[in-house]
Amino acid sequence: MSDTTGKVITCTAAIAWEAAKPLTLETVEVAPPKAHEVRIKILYTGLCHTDAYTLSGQDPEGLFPCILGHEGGGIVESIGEGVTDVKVGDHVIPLYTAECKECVYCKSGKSNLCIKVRATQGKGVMPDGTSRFKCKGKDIFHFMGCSTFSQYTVVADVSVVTVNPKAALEKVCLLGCGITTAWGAVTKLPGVEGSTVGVFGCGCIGLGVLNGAKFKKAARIVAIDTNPNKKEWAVKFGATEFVNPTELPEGKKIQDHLVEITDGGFDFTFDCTGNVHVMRAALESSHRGWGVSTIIGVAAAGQEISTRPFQLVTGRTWRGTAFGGIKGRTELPGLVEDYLEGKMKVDEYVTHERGLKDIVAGFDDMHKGNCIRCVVDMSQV
Ligand SMILES: NC(=O)C1=CN([C@@H]2O[C@H](COP(=O)(O)OP(=O)(O)OC[C@H]3O[C@@H](n4cnc5c(N)ncnc54)[C@H](OP(=O)(O)O)[C@@H]3O)[C@@H](O)[C@H]2O)C=CC1
Ligand SMILES: N[C@@H](CCC(=O)N[C@@H](CSC=O)C(=O)NCC(=O)O)C(=O)O
Ligand SMILES: [Zn+2]
Ligand SMILES: [Zn+2]
Repeated sequence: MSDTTGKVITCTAAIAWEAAKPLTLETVEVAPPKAHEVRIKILYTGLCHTDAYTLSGQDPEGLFPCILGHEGGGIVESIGEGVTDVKVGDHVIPLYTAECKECVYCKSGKSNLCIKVRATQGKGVMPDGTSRFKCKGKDIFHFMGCSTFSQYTVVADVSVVTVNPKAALEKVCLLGCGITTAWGAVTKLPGVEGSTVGVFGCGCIGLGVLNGAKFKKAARIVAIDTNPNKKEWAVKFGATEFVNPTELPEGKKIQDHLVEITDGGFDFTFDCTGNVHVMRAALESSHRGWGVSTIIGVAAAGQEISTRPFQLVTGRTWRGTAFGGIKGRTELPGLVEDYLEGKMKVDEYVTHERGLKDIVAGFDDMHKGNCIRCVVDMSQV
């Protein structure tokens, strides 16, 4: 038991007061965890494009004021009644995709989209319908069930997993979203060994897919990105070729080019951009008869995908994935072991490091072509 157990903790958090305004550092009060809740001292958090997306006001589920952040690593400070799977002092990763192990999704064996806390999570509150955060006397909304941009946060017990303390939290915090999403999206697909894979977009997500495809021994792995500087990154993470769509002859569609160079299309393609036109190109460059195209990117509110239905009639499959299909409490500890055993890259994604006091600059970093992931040290205020 720590000496803060059962007490309100006063600490610093980055608050999103309203859409499209920079985060501001504030003193917040974090209430103790209620039954089946866990209070975590967040040590590090990655910045994900989805945080920026919600801050922009484009996310239909965006609520303000809130504490964003969902790619964190920390240590359990205290637990509420009935919590059995984590204990004080554990190194943990909050999970924006919960795993209750009891709901119809968890029991289906077909999906990681646990439903237990999803409705309240989307409303920015804990499962009992209230917030654990207060600032200037106002309740502050939670975000994605994680709110890792606070030095202390409270999450549901189904939304957190203990990981091996040998893994540096300043690195494996990134397994809270980007890397895990990408890795799961490709490694969970049957048939990748010996196949051809096309990856659109070489940010953290695309690089993770490239790395996973290489791990699964895909035969040909083509990275597609409009930023020429991404070629070197793509090759480092496993691409066997790089194609820059801006270098094609005028009027030539990227999907037509890719179908030509792959003799009919890829076995597997992945959208890692969030651009609906790229999603279409990814589908249409998958192979007639059996190509499987996976959407990972998050498109802005109001955007829709389109293609000729004939593309599907002729045997292509269009699918998507959240958190890479990974069941966090069951599978994330194993991914941390894979990292420790050198099977999966993690350190290599960290291009920028900032203190919490500079989190706004970290958001600026994210929009630069040379940033794969920025990790924020929550102790630096
Ligand atoms: N489904 C899920 O569970 C998750 C989804 N996401 C989403 O995944 C997406 C990707 O994230 P992340 O990797 O961090 O993003 P990045 O912005 O870092 O990477 C995207 C890459 O795609 C490039 N790009 C832009 N336009 C094109 C184009 N027309 N053709 C090919 N490449 C292009 C970008 O180049 P440039 O930099 O020059 O623009 C950049 O290199 C985001 O939408 C994010 O919200 C993230 C986590 C989980
Ligand atoms: N809230 C948005 C959609 C945002 C979204 O698609 N989130 C992804 C994770 S992106 C991580 O960085 C996701 O897992 N979605 C599934 C879910 O249940 O949230 C909207 O309402 O459109
Ligand atoms: Zn994310
Ligand atoms: Zn469940």
